Amino acid sequence: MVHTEDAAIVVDDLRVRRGKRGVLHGLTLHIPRGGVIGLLGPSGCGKSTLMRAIVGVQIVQSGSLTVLGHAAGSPQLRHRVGYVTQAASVYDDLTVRQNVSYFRAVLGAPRTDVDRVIDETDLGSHADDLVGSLSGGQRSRVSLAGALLGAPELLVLDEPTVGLDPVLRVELWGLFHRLAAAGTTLLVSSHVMDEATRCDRLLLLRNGELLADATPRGLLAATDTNDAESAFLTLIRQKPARTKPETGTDTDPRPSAS
Ligand SMILES: Nc1ncnc2c1ncn2[C@@H]1O[C@H](COP(=O)(O)OP(=O)(O)OP(=O)(O)O)[C@@H](O)[C@H]1O
Repeated sequence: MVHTEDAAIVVDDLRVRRGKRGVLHGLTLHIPRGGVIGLLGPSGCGKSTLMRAIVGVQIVQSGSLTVLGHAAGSPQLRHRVGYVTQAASVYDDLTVRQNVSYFRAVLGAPRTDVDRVIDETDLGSHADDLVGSLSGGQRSRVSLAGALLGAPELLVLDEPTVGLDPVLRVELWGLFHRLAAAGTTLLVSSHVMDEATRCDRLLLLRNGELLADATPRGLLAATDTNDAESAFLTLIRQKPARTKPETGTDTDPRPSAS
């Protein structure tokens, strides 16, 4: 029985194909509200595909996705879910402030949000710079600033720390935890395993299947390891890969760590 009340995200037996390839093979998971949830796994395992399905921009083959009590992609979720893709969604020929102001107007968010999100993403000193003149990390923070407008209850962030230097990475994780402390649920993907320890909860994906749904501490204890990378390798050894990844006929994979 899947409970959708009070959950941020409920995924039930989700199957997704992209082109001729089966990408998600009967994924089932339940993410309560609040906290920073890390979605980790190797490149190509289906993290972005799952995120796209959660925000309602991915055609799904079967299964259900409930987000904040509504079917994923419902109009009711438009202002309640923020999404940042891996590629920054910004206008290079506008300044940081002009980009953020434009997205604010489209969303109908309060005018005071512009300064707030520029400040939260530490872009104040670049507010009047053209986005095309910024570094990759700064451009992706402009995208993040746009997603923070209107203070959405759920933030879905696809590899937000990629290309950032260690100082900015730590600052960004600080921001994620401040948002979580204020009640936001953040789903943050990464293929950098050492970011796992910064999350309140971890979802480990491999080949479109859930290998683990655990707290970092629970994961290390269940696998008797000291770091997320070793834990991941241990889980892979415990649970062999699917032999026919294209068919999508396997039964529901259950988490192997709690
Ligand atoms: N537009 C597309 N058309 C067809 N197949 C796709 C498309 N985009 C992704 N795929 C395939 O879907 C699978 C999952 O890709 P996805 O981008 O979800 O992985 P990921 O875990 O987010 O990877 P990364 O960490 O490299 O971003 C991969 O095998 C990929 O080749």
